[in-house]
Amino acid sequence: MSLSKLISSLPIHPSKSPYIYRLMRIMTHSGFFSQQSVTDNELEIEYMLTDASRLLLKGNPMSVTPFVQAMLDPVLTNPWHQMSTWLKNEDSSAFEITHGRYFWDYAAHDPIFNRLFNESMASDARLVSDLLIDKCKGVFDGLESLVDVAGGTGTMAKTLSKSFPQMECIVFDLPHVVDGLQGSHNLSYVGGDMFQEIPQAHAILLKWILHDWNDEQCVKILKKCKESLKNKGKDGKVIIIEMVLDNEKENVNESVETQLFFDMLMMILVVGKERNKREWINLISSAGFTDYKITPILGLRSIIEIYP
Ligand SMILES: C[S@@+](CC[C@H](N)C(=O)[O-])C[C@H]1O[C@@H](n2cnc3c(N)ncnc32)[C@H](O)[C@@H]1O
Ligand SMILES: COc1cc(-c2oc3cc(O)cc(O)c3c(=O)c2O)cc(OC)c1O
Repeated sequence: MSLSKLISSLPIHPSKSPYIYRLMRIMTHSGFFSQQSVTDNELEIEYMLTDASRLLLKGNPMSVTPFVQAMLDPVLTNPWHQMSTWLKNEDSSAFEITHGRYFWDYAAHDPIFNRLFNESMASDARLVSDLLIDKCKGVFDGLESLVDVAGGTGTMAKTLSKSFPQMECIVFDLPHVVDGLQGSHNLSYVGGDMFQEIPQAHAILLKWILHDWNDEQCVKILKKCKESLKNKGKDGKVIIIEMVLDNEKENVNESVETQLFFDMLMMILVVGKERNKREWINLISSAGFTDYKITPILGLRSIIEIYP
């Protein structure tokens, strides 16, 4: 689309037209648009979508717009301004200083934020679930049942239940997240607290969960998972989908920077952290698991299978 057409399509005041070129210039520089032709007349410049901007299109089923909208919401951005206060006192997180409640309790009391955050996690899960199952079919093959612990509104479990119709899938999350959600013949929703009791299954999935919690809490969650495994032998397993930080100096690349930013998010919003391989092994053995297998997938993420 040419700049002149873009300006005439946007719901802006005519006095703001000159600013659109400047906005497009930075978004082209950062890879959200590409520019077709070089011309001296700004209004004739033609912009095209890139892979990054296609991910933000309204009609795209893989759109991650909900993720971006949630992450730019003041509920999530304001806590960053409390970092220096947090460093000077004993409060558990900058989020708690800002909002007076810890993250998951805040979501339970603010239905709008609850929906925004759950929808953002679901859009991230929609983007990766097919690819993940395609690349790692063997991880789930032959499992009779699986509980997606803290599985949100069930996007990952829905894809799993369709790809593996013989597998009984349970989405387990806090009541305010799963109340009223409809399952299917091999998918059901259970509300509860993972620190209390987790439904029994042959395998347990933990996707983007342990990074929200400190080591002591993670060991508690993992021990609860171990208790809930129907097979305590080599056939039972917990499947963790998370980052494994790579802090080797020679691996300093873009994806390490993103991983370190995620670590900051976990510091500001909750009481968690991103972990390197040694820290993962410590957690796994402290919770009484005897073996593990780490498979890197999709750049940032790894599958960590752990066995009782
Ligand atoms: C970062 S989200 C991940 C959601 C989902 N696994 C995914 O990858 O899209 C963390 C989830 O943990 C859930 N959660 C937090 N505390 C919990 C608890 N005590 N028991 C069960 N679920 C909990 C939240 O409601 C939220 O859905
Ligand atoms: C609290 O648990 C999670 C948060 C996120 C998360 O949060 C933010 C917050 C923010 O102010 C800006 C951001 O860009 C983001 C994120 O990109 C982001 O991912 C993610 C989680 O798991 C993937 C959480 O568990």
